[in-house]
Amino acid sequence: MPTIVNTTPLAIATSFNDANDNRPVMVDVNHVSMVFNMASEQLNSIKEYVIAIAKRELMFKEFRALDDVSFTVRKGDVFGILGTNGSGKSTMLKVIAGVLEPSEGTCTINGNIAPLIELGAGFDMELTARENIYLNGALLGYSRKFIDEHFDEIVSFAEIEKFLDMPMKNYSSGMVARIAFAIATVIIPDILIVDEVLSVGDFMFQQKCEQRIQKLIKEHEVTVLIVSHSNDQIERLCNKAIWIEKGHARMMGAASEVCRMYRLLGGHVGSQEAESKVVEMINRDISCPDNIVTTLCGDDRYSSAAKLMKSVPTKRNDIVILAPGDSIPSCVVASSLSGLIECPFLLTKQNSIPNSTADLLKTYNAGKIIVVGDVENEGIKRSAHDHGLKGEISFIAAENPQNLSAAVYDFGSALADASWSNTLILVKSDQNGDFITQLPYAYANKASVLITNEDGKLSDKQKAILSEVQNGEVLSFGISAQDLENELGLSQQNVTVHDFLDDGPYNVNCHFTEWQLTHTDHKISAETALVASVWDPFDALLVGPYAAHNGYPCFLEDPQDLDSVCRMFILLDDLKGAVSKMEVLGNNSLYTQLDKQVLAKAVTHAKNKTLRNAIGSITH
Ligand SMILES: Nc1ncnc2c1ncn2[C@@H]1O[C@H](COP(=O)(O)OP(=O)(O)OP(=O)(O)O)[C@@H](O)[C@H]1O
Repeated sequence: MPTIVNTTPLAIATSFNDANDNRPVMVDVNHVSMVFNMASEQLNSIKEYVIAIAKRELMFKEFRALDDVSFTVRKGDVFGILGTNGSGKSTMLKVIAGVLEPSEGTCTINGNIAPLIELGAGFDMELTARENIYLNGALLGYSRKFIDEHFDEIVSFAEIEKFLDMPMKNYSSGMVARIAFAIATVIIPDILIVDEVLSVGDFMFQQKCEQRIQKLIKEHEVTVLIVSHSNDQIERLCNKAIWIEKGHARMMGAASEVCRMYRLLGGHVGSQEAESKVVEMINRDISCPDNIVTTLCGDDRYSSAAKLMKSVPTKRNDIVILAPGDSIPSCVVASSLSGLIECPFLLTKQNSIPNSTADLLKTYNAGKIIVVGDVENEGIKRSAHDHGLKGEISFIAAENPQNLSAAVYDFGSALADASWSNTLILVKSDQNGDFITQLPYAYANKASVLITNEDGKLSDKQKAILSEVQNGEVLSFGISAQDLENELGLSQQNVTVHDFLDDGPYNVNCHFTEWQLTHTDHKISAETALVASVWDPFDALLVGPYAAHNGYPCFLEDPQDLDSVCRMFILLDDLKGAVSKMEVLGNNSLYTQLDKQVLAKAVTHAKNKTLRNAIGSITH
């Protein structure tokens, strides 16, 4: 799985065609690189440092904080600099402010600069705010007379009247930011540089600063450069922006367009090809109704589970299965057991039953609550009592997933009124994606799930379980059919093994979805597809009952991993436009509005493509 954030310029990057712009260039950054020499090992004291130098042991390695960055800022521009942490934004501003000399390239400035770069720089924290206003003003080149004349204005803007004679070391970072901003903007500079200072103050002060910046821009045509982590702030204030990633310029242009691309791709991982495809998809001229992609989740994983379970009718409600929502393997085997018994399954905390779970449990009024997990926890019993739940609580517990899955198998086998099908599912204990992928199938087919260790090894008990299967099938996630045959000789028991060994959880998910469509009686209707995340799978732990009941397939995707997003495009194409809607099992912060728009466009695009192909085949 890729872990590298792309740094190459985006194919759609525009170098802001300003050939017809006659406004004077105020900042000209021309092929600027900034190289820092960093000690290759960490030394904890000056003594260690001196010894290392004397012994010639200290090695330095070069670090390019900025690599060949060029742009121009014209008079009256409000220019935003975006990028993930450590991408070189502050370094860029320091080069522009003249604090750092670029290692390569040039930076030309036209006019005087008011730099608001490092919070507290230019202040002596032992001095009072009153003294610091004079000190900082002197550093910025203001005369004493000028400061005398503007003193009240600075104090009133910074709202520090009551604290003027207090040493600044007692000030909060927000108060320091206020004074710094007030002093820097008391004159009308040609160029104002603002680095994150706005994000330190409180909301009211941020608004006040923004208003002053707007005034400087409108009334005095001041040129402003702003670094901010807030996309919204850049979009609100700036007309132009650059996105710098790990020292490289990725995109430059109209602030709204750069912000949109940064929202879509900033900090995401994935191949360049995947990135281009996602950009191509979002830029397609496809109009989609709002409700193609919706989110299905509660306030937390427990209420998400309750919400999904509430919509699933179960055959019997006298038994309810619970599993701790922070132990995915426990939930996986608990889900298969609930499929076997055809009873509800809900999530609990390790020590207590959360309200959302308890509320639904009350409606079932179950006589028996079975908790599947790694320990028998008395806290659950106390909590059930506190919630006024009447059911008798029992535990299926084992210290590791291998033993727990075997214990759940044994429990299910001993039931008088239910029996496992002759399908067994094998999943490795650390594969969250595969866990989620198989949940609906295991639930719907009364398949028992055996969890191996991380290396795909089965315990002796698990081997004994497999040795008893006759005329059945094993769906193996991550362990090859050949390895299983070599170890267990399953073919002699007339057991067929289907293995799903693809590279990464998304390919496995695709392969398994396609296999279900063609090889099994478990009918899935792809009209609505569920989408779950591998990195935050907790809202999807109840996908088994929900997907099985509705016949929905469950796809895996991570909006932050662009290769997985592209895998979804392929899956939608493979399903030939059968998918009309998607329900995302995950909180809203994981899938942004833009991520959902990408999915909605992909769904519509696959539909349109199928339609076009169908029309094409009729007309030819
Ligand atoms: N004086 C320095 N010596 C060595 N490395 C430095 C120096 N200044 C910055 N860096 C490194 O250069 C990279 C870019 O830093 P910079 O502060 O410009 O990033 P940034 O985009 O402003 O980050 P953030 O969003 O976290 O404020 C970082 O990896 C940082 O550690």
